[in-house]
Amino acid sequence: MDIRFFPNNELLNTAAAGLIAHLLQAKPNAVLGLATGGTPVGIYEALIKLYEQQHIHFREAISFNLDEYVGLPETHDQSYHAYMQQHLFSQIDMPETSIHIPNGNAADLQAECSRYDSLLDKVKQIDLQILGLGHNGHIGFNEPDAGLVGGTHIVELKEETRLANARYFDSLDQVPTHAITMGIGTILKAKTILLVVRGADKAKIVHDALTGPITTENPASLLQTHPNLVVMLDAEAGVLFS
Ligand SMILES: N[C@@H]1[C@@H](O)[C@H](O)[C@@H](COP(=O)(O)O)O[C@@H]1O
Repeated sequence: MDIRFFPNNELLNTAAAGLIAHLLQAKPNAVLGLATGGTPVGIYEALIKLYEQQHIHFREAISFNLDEYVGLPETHDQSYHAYMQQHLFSQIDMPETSIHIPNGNAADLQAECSRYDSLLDKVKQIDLQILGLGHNGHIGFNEPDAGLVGGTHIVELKEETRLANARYFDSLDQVPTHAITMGIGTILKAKTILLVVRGADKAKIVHDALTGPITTENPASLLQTHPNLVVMLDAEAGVLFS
């Protein structure tokens, strides 16, 4: 495990974007596992700058997003489809056909999970999976539970997750109750995982996840088993490691 600490968000964003750029320069057809939430926004901004400066391109790259809400129209400004368009895809040259995001509006959600898994199977392995961290240790939308699921599945969101994400909606009752998420098995199969955590409110959960017992009650703790995990923490999130 390679844990890196950053005194400010700008340096973290530059380092994370640099890691992704380095991969794309070495392997232009890399498979990227992408995350949403507040955490990666600055990384995508830094990545777009590298693209605009022509250090990288996305013409041959492929992407798979971790998750999507169930029941939000893709056009809803809080859908992860809309998020990805806004923060990354509208500003780079990745072909639309190379972009994959689970469809939370599929008529048959189980069939959608199977469809997403077969697309993931086709690429065999994600080269670099970017992850944020939920306050309860969730990664993607893999919530703490007595057991975890390997493949793409439908999950009922925990109250604390809905409360945390309510800041993006007008009210709590507008936050979807369910999501479709890539499973822990797919995440752990990635060649490299980049976990990014910011803020004092996540200092304890990230410290527990990386130094405490490996337990499905803290899904991020399973990342301890990954052979190639890079963790980037800002000063506030990393405070318990010193
Ligand atoms: N499903 C997403 C996760 O992929 C994200 O990593 C996490 C943290 O979000 P944020 O970065 O906004 O704190 O919660 C969301 O619910």
